[in-house]
Parts: sequence; C-alpha cells; structure tokens
Amino acid sequence: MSAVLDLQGVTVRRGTSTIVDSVDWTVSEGERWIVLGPNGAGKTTLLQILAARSHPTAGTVDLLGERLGRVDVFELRPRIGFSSAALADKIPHHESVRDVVVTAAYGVTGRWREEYEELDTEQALALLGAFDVADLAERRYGTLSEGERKRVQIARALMTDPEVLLLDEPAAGLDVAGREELVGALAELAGDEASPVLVVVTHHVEEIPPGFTHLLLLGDGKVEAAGPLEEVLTSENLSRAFGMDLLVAHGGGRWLARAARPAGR
Ligand SMILES: Nc1ncnc2c1ncn2[C@@H]1O[C@H](COP(=O)(O)OP(=O)(O)OP(=O)(O)O)[C@@H](O)[C@H]1O
Repeated sequence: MSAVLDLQGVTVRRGTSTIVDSVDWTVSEGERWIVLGPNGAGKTTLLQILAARSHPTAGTVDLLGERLGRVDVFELRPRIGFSSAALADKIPHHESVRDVVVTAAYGVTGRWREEYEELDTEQALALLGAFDVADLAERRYGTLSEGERKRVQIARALMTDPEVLLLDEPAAGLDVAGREELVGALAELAGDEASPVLVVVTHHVEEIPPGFTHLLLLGDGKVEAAGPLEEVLTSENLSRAFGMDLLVAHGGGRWLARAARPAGR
C-alpha cells in the first residue's frame, strides 16, 4: 500500500512553545484514521498541516506524493477535503445549503464554470442525499441545526472528490442523537471502498465510528501511540495520553471510556 500522507520529524513551534513535537506518521491507501488526544495536544495544528494550510517549523510532509514546501498548495488543496470549525465559521448564513456545497467546486472548475454548473449542482445534491440532508438544499444555511450543518460541511468537503478527507471534531456541539446520526454517516463513509482516505480528529472515544481502522494518539504534541485501532486504543495508552487512569471498553463496533476511579468514590 502506498503512503497517502507521510510525516517525518514534524515539529511546530510557536514562540517558545513546541506544540507538535517530532511526529512521524504514515497514512496509507484505504485506511481510516482517528486522531485522539486531550485539549491542547496539537490535533488541530497537525490537521492544518495535513490540509496544506500550514507548514511545520521542522520535518518533512508528503501529501499525496507531493512535498509540502515544494508544491503549489493551491493545486494540492482541492485533492484534500477539509472541514473544521474555523472553516465552518466562514460559511455565510444567508447562502443556500446547495450553494454552500456547490461553491466548494469553484476552485477546480474555473473557466468552464457555466458548463460545469449543472454537473456541480447534481453532484452537490447527491452528496447532500448521501448525508440525508437533500431536503434542506433550498434552505438558508443559517437556519439549520448544528447537526444538519455538520453534515452539510462534510458534503461540502467531499465536493471536489478528494483523495483524502480530514474532519476536525465533526461531532463537537451535537446532542446524543445528532452524534449518533453523524457517527452512522461516517461509518457508512468508512465502509465504502470508493471513499477517500479518512482522518477524523476527536476528544471522545464514543465518537469513533465503526469501520475506522487506525488510531493516532497524541499527548502534549507527541505521538503516544499509533497503529491499528484495536491494538492502540487500550486503557493503558489512553490513560497515559490523557493523564488520568481510564478504562476503555469495546463492543458492537463502538468504544467507551471512563475514569478507573470516579471522583468522589
Ligand atoms: N499560534 C499559536 N501561538 C501559540 N500557541 C499556539 C498557537 N496555535 C496553537 N497554540 C497552542 O498549541 C497547543 C495545541 O493547539 P491545538 O489547537 O493544535 O490543540 P488541539 O489538540 O486541537 O486542542 P483542542 O482539543 O483543545 O482543540 C495549544 O496549547 C494552543 O494553545
């Protein structure tokens, strides 16, 4: 299997702080990765690099066979679907849901825009359908619930038919029903061989969808453990990454974590 993403010795310093520290990480074709770690572990910083939106202070980053720093990032970015809270904040609330998804294609359709517009619209509607929000296509984005917005954001990230899909905390702010719907949608995406390589950042093991194959566990900017999900997601590893004694349970394709010694007992 060829490397789709390859990071060697990746370090990010901001001022006097090292926020990502000597990260080595390879993601191959067909893999579905979770990036898990506590607040401030460096997850978002790392994802910004994978999205070709930020450069490391040191180390090498190969994205889809291109070396970051030597490639035109504007050519690379359409090949990488990306969704994050910061990007979502830029979506105008008055825009129709259909246009929120369609406009993601503009960077790649360019001069043949008119001819492509119809195809783009069909593609956007198909993606909205895949995430069960096709009936919202004519609604203004600002009128959607948080759960609906998250699914529209993922549809938008898939609009360029990317080779990699990066999602930064896609379930943040959702209630339990919204989370479960999203986890179900991501499980379907993970199970589809035609899907791009997936990398999903989360704080919560409960948000890991069935079908995900690998885990990068980050703690304080460093890789605590990385590899096949079932080998890496152990009570011992999670406790080390989060600095607390935690117990991990696994069943029915889902994961749970709780304190080994609940407070007050
Ligand atoms: N531009 C910056 N200057 C200084 N420190 C920064 C900068 N950007 C991020 N940091 C710090 O780097 C650390 C890692 O931040 P990052 O957002 O990558 O972590 P995270 O794992 O995504 O956290 P969270 O789970 O809370 O979103 C944090 O301590 C943050 O305050």
